[in-house]
Amino acid sequence: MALLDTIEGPASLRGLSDERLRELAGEIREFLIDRVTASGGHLGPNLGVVELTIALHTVFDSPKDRLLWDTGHQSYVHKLITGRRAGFDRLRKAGGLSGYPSRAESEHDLVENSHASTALSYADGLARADALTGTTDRAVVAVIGDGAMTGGMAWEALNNIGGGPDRPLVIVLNDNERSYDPTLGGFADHCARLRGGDADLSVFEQLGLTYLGPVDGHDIPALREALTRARRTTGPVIVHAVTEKGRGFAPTEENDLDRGHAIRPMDRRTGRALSTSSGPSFSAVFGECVTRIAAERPDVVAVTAAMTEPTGLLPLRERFPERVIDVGIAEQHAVTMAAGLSMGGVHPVVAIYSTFVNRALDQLLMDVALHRRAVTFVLDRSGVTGDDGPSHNGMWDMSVLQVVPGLRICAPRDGARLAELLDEAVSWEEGPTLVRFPKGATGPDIPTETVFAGMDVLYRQGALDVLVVSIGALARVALGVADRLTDLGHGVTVVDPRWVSPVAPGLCDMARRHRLVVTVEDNSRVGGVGSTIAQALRDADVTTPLREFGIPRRFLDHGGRADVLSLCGLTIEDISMAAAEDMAVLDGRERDPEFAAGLRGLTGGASASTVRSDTEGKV
Ligand SMILES: Cc1ncc(C[n+]2csc(CCOP(=O)(O)OP(=O)(O)O)c2C)c(N)n1
Ligand SMILES: CC(=O)[C@@H](O)[C@H](O)COP(=O)(O)O
Ligand SMILES: [Mg+2]
Repeated sequence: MALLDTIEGPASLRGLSDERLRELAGEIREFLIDRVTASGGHLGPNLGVVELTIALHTVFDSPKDRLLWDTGHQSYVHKLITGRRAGFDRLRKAGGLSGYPSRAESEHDLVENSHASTALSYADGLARADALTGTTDRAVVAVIGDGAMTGGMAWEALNNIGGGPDRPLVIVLNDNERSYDPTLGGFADHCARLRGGDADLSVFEQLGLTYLGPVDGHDIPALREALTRARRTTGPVIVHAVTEKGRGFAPTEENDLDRGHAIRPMDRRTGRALSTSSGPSFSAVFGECVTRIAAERPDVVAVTAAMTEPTGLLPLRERFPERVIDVGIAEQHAVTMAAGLSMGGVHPVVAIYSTFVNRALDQLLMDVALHRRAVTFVLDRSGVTGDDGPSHNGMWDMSVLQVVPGLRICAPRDGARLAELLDEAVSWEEGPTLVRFPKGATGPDIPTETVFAGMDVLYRQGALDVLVVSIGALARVALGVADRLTDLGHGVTVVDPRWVSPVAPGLCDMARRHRLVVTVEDNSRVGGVGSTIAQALRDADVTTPLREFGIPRRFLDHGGRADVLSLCGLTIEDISMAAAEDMAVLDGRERDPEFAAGLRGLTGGASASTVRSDTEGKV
């Protein structure tokens, strides 16, 4: 029987010799390589923390001792040790194991948000709470990567942890020298000096923490010794563990781009991705376009928060290395620094995942918009991303950012529109602009039938009954809805306004001429483009009823993108069903069950009213 099969919880590790623990590490590595190459996921980060996680679970007593994983993408080994081996068959699939710590899964998981650099603040709060309640019999341990340590929050926490009265708190710095790319900046340089043994004093000691290390993060006895010393220290202590991202699997060890940070399913023998090639991604099209623009305009530079490759900026960096600025995991700094660049005569293109721009709302509002700086924001992974769960869906950007005065927002529906709109965005010098698009392939371009008041009309059939306002990437769904409604005998117009905020002036006029307006967006319904259009119609005294379709105000569990969209009711069937019901009411027919059943037959949909409610909680 494999040793791993006998591990049912951290208690199963007790009494195992160092030799047996090493054997277990080998089995865990083999297990991870086997499962994660098949499912996709964060292979490299987890291969790097196998010994570290085993050592932590032998020295500390989780869940009594509080173990926190910063970002959480490196928690697979922790999951294996805490009895979740079987779940790896459905890693990141709907209803299966989450790719991050999850309180619903285990009492060993305390936090699950997966936005970086938060663990030290949680840990400081837990340690303070223990001090305030007189709890002295448990430890608080936070594991944080060298990349996550580049985030401002981590330093705000350190300032508090080191400066106050001695409260026991163990920080493990998992230093693998990489975020995706090699970690850059003064802190990375300091870590290099510490690793080389030529730093007289660690910056941590100067902040009031005890520094232990550097320790070989793959040597279980050495790790156990350092962690045991840390546990016995009365005040805050940092253990500097040096690890190798992607260790033990040739394709991740040899991947100089990111050491297999977040892999797609791959053939484990060859290391080649099991291709599901469906054409270029939005990120790739953006990368190509921004490189072209930069070649034409020497004032254009790109800014990334430690995500050069995933945001599509590699081609630009290859061509103009000095014109891609990687600031580390520091979205707030990225945004205000971009304002400074713009004040200095440069046009910055700040490429961030939608979910991470939440961090920098204040900077965008006050430092960029109030100063009317011409900064272009490019939000990748907008809308439903799916696999990474609740924290990674880019479903709030338009709700949060439509409030910013002077910010112009566009949502390209395909690759051709992305190219056009990025050009327009970068040419606008009066203030900030924002281009948002989803994860994945652009798909074939969706042609424009005609242009009306600067908006793309994508479909026009019959009488002026239903106006479908299609926002960004859901254009294909909007066109499917148009087909269904046409089949039901309604006249339909589908319009893509391209620039969604502020509301296009011609839209109110168009809405006035129709009997029903339907808006379709992959953003939260609350405060989304639909609700802004509703407000604009009211302000313009347009009485045409409007129905908004968007993501309900819930945290969405992980799962495939199509499944999650379907749970949100963002399908052709559900939208056409609801619109047809509304048209029936407008036609004077009552909402009787027989009529609704007949409609369901025609549209193929579930009852839309069951999937659109906006209640708190998870789908
Ligand atoms: C606020 C925020 N920005 C960006 C990311 C995307 N991201 C996830 S992991 C990662 C690199 C993390 O590096 P590190 O903490 O050193 O962990 P490693 O993967 O090297 O173990 C980045 C940039 C994030 N999760 N949160
Ligand atoms: C942990 C984290 O935030 C990233 O690694 C993220 O999981 C990457 O997502 P994509 O795979 O969509 O680039
Ligand atoms: Mg790292």
